[in-house]
Amino acid sequence: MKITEDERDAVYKTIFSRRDVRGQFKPDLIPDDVLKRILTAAHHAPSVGFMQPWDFIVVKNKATKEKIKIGFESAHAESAAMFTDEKAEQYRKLKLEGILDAPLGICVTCDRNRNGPTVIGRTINSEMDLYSTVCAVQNLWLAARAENLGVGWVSIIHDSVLKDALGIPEEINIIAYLCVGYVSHFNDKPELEKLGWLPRRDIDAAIHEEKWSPK
Ligand SMILES: Cc1cc2c(cc1C)N(C[C@H](O)[C@H](O)[C@H](O)COP(=O)(O)O)c1[nH]c(=O)[nH]c(=O)c1N2
Repeated sequence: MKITEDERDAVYKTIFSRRDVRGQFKPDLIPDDVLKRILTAAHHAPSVGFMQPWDFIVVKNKATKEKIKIGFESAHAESAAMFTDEKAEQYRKLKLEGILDAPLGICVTCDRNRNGPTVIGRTINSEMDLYSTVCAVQNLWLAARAENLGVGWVSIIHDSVLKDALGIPEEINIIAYLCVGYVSHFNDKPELEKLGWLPRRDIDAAIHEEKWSPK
């Protein structure tokens, strides 16, 4: 099957216009078929040894989200203390989650023991199942963008809070907590770029010929 030029352009448009969304969520509910499509896109990510180690916990309950939000607030305060000087001041002003604003939370987990201990491709590098699950997150993020849904990744939270709120067993790894919903708009640039936290690196600084070189 060949991808047409229009289809190719749609893929790049989706990639370049995907954003991490924190403050632009609308309360509109996500239809079940749309949710199923983005989860199915995530489920079709590549995975080491075709392990498919992920699970997706769909969170709609307000009380559950409130528990998670409290966990975020505490981790956020803890994090703020790690920055110094003007960065600390700037950090405190950032909006870094949309837990209660987004109609949906999706917790993406990784079962590292799925299909037994010996996995093709994970024999030498044991973290490959974790990376596979991140591939699923990215598929979800892009599929959501194609559905005009915003996604925000919240990592400023302790695993123990999510495990407790969502009944996740000790042996299961948490990879991501995502806030998902329709948005008022997508920013044209990352918020951290817009606010002058960091600039986007030049692509040519990221590409190396033959050998790694400091740039
Ligand atoms: C693993 C991981 C973890 C986080 C993020 C991303 C990723 C990949 N990002 C989003 C991050 O800030 C954002 O992707 C970059 O600033 C680039 O912006 P765009 O995603 O291009 O809009 C993020 N954003 C946020 O507001 N709170 C958070 O806790 C996190 N955590």
